[in-house]
Amino acid sequence: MVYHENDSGVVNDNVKVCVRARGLLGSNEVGRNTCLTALPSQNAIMINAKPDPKLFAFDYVADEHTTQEQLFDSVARPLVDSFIGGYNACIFAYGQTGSGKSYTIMGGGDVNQSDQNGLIPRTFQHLFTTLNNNQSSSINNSYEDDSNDNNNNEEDNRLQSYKCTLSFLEIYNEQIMDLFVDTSPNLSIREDIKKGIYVEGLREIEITDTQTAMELLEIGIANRHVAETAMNSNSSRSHSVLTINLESTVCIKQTKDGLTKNKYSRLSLIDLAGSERQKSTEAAGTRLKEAGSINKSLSCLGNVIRSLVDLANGKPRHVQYRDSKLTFLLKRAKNIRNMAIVNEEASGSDCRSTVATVRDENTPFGSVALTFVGARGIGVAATPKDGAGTTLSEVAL
Ligand SMILES: Nc1ncnc2c1ncn2[C@@H]1O[C@H](COP(=O)(O)OP(=O)(O)OP(=O)(O)O)[C@@H](O)[C@H]1O
Repeated sequence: MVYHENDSGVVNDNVKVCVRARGLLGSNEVGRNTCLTALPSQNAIMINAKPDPKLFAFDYVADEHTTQEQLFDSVARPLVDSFIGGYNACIFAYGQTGSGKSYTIMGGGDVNQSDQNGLIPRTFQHLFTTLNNNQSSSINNSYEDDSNDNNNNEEDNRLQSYKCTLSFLEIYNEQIMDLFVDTSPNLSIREDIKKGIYVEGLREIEITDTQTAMELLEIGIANRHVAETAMNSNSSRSHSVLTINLESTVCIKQTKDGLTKNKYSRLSLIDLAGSERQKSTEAAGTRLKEAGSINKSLSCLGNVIRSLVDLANGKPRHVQYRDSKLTFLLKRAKNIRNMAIVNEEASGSDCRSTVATVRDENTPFGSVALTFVGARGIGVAATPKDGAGTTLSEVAL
């Protein structure tokens, strides 16, 4: 992902859509065929459609040979750096059930198998390595006398201190639950003129190192609703939203008593529950009710994205954020613009990220779409190489 930052701290081009296609899973998927070919070198996906295959371009395409580390380095690392620099950001994983969303966001197998770690553990690792290095180099280079003051008009931006907090919630059957609590009550979303959108009563735990963050992640994952379906033995039955809030104090003038400024930023990593066809998952009873909630909220998300895209294109639209908990929670700003601004105000009230993702459940089976959203950003998911204006959802499979 490439961020273009100009002198006034504005980042453009801040929505990226990436697709990861996994291979068939051995004995679990005997008799199934792949319906697409991932072409990482061209950042394209070829759908084996009849009569002619169709090629779709994305910002980044990963195939079954792409490692977890390569995926993080290519798509999430720049976003985490941007978050450390004071920008809000959001990463979604969207796709059909069993396509690899949780594998990509959380990781596979035991969390101690570090090569299998997904985006969240790698984000913790990179975040704390960077913050703690920046802070210690700042302390080691502290000003010993005022003779350095002759450069006091220059920006310094040394990290003096930071406060990082973590929250983790799930939306299960349209109820919001705190994943850090064993039996969470149903929490309410509130809207406040200063705080923006927030979840009342959600625990925010301060973290200063990767190990503590990983322990909390494990607690949260253990509390999440999962169940076996015909398409995934460990299927997420809820949307999970992990949010890291960062408040950093940086020195902006090269003087002993130099000026400081505070930056506030928020990074959300979201593992959406998979879209499902009842026939394929053989859902019944509780599973069927869950599937109904999942599909309904994903469809509301699609409607919100469509309205935001229309609005960005100058068409008057009412955005139905309140149609589902997921979209209401992700509502960030009324004035959506496709650019990002570093959050330096001390108020901390600017929740600027918004959402965008591939539009509906037609993401090809076996592929997961990740959407990366910077502050105030929205975007259209995919443009085919062979025709203008069509999104991935319009491909007939
Ligand atoms: N890139 C990959 N390489 C190897 N195995 C993978 C990959 N992606 C997914 N898998 C495996 O595929 C299975 C399904 O993946 P996962 O549970 O992440 O799907 P999901 O999209 O989160 O599904 P659901 O929406 O039902 O929760 C898991 O066993 C996972 O380990």
